[in-house]
Amino acid sequence: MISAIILAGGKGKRIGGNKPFKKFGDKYLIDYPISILKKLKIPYTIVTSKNLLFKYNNFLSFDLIDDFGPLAGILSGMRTLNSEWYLVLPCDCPFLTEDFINYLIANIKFAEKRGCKCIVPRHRNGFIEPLFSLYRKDSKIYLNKLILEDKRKIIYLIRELNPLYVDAEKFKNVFININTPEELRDALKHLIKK
Ligand SMILES: Nc1nc2c(ncn2[C@@H]2O[C@H](COP(=O)(O)OP(=O)(O)OP(=O)(O)O)[C@@H](O)[C@H]2O)c(=O)[nH]1
Ligand SMILES: [Mg+2]
Repeated sequence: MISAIILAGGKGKRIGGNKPFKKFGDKYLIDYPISILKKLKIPYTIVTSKNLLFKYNNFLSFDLIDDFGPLAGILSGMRTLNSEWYLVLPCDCPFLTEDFINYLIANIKFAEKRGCKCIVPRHRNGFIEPLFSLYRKDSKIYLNKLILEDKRKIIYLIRELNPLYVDAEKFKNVFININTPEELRDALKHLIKK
């Protein structure tokens, strides 16, 4: 019923390119979400615009449009895997946990009952985490529409989906993602402490 879409495209300009394959501890960044998904037996696809290292290529989908950003990546992933709900994740989430994913999944029944087509963590300050969220398969219609209109912000999608917001506060570290070499260094300190 659930599949995952790991977004691994984009330029990664701030970190100097090739973000999924930045070394983090003894693995690549992208290995972290992959290992959690494997443990939970959730099928996944990795979406990007070019070939990755050989061992990852079985799971690859390509961006329908180059450099459009996450919305095109999500739609590409939804076209690759058939599922009721899709877990969208970034490639740079080394502190992702099984508990967090199970928490999102536990909200599906309630979301279905209320006609919510996405489940999005929200922090106390109102900040939301759309790249750590669940999207129902009928999001595809809205994704197609937004892409045709060249509307790239993910908030446009969320507004169409009658979102169910869930509590992000108890999972704070899960949302640590890495945009710059400094953030990579800081996150490594955190990994060592763990
Ligand atoms: N498939 C796909 N993924 C993307 C695209 N743009 C960003 N992503 C992914 O979305 C997540 C969040 O993007 P950012 O952290 O801003 O990454 P980025 O855009 O490559 O980085 P900057 O160039 O520094 O802004 C990361 O996992 C990226 O790999 C895209 O066009 N296609
Ligand atoms: Mg970006």
